[in-house]
Amino acid sequence: DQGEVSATPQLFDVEYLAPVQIGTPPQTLNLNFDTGSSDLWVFSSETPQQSRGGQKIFEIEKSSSAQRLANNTWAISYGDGSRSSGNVYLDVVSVGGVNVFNQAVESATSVSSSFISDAASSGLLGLAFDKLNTVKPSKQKTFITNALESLELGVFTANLKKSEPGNYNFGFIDETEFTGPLNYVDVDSSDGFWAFQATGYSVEGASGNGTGSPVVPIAHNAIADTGTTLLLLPAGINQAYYRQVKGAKEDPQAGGWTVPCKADLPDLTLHIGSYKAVIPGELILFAPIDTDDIKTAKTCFGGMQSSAGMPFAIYGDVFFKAQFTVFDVENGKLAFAPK
Ligand SMILES: Cc1cc(CN)n(C)n1
Repeated sequence: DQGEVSATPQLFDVEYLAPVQIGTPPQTLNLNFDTGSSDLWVFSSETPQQSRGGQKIFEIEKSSSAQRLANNTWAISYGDGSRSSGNVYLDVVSVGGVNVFNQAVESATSVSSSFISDAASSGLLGLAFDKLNTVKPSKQKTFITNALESLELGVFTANLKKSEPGNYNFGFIDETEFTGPLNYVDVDSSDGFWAFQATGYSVEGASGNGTGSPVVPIAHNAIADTGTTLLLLPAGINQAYYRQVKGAKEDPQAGGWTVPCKADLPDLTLHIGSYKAVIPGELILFAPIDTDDIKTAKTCFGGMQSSAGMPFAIYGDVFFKAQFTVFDVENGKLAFAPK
């Protein structure tokens, strides 16, 4: 079996939503596919009215195949401080035609404010390792773990794009979505994340004059996390990069590094083993912060920010817009390629 779903960016690419069918008859909800967590949770008929902000909900009572997983609950909190919790059901879940029966569908009875105000997202679909699932007392498996035996190839891939729909594929690698060979790297899943070692970085001249800085070996542990918007890297990499951008500044009031929206940003190359992952400078120009109109805005938030204080760097959507990524569940590997 294999399947493909579109991944549609929300405003300023803050998140990417993909359609998921749940229950009988199928109810389609748009969920945030998150390789940094392992719970599939949804706004549902159990979510209090006061906690809804227009999201499409999973109507449990309308699914003839939903079964309550008695005496089990879930509660999750994310790196951005958001959190949710609730009850657990088992039901059929399909993604791009890949069906999983008896998938744990976690129904939210409580959600924090950033979820309430995000009308487009009906919840998350976790794609990290089962160890991180929060259901108690019986930990549940992710959609990809449950789907694995039915997949042609034990992989899923991420192909996100700037300001236009990309896609997630399950069970196959579409060679037309990337160029050149795939560069495989080892994964350490012992903490439940898609964690890997990056070895350094270099900053190319903005004018592409090939006078890239030498590789600076700021090695760092990183996770591949499609649920995080930005590229969060060691402070030293941020300093070395933004010091090359006229008008860039680290502004605590803005919450991090800002750049003039008209800046010509240099490319950032992240060295992963022998692989050089190039992040084009334009992807490091992120949302305007002084107005909502990027054409007149003067100051923009940087697409790369510091991971200081975090246990690892976080390669989020900015990275996946530049690099086609294979999450090889079967072999516990990641693979990257330019596109
Ligand atoms: C809701 C959500 C998901 C993630 C990434 N795992 N964050 C940072 N916030």
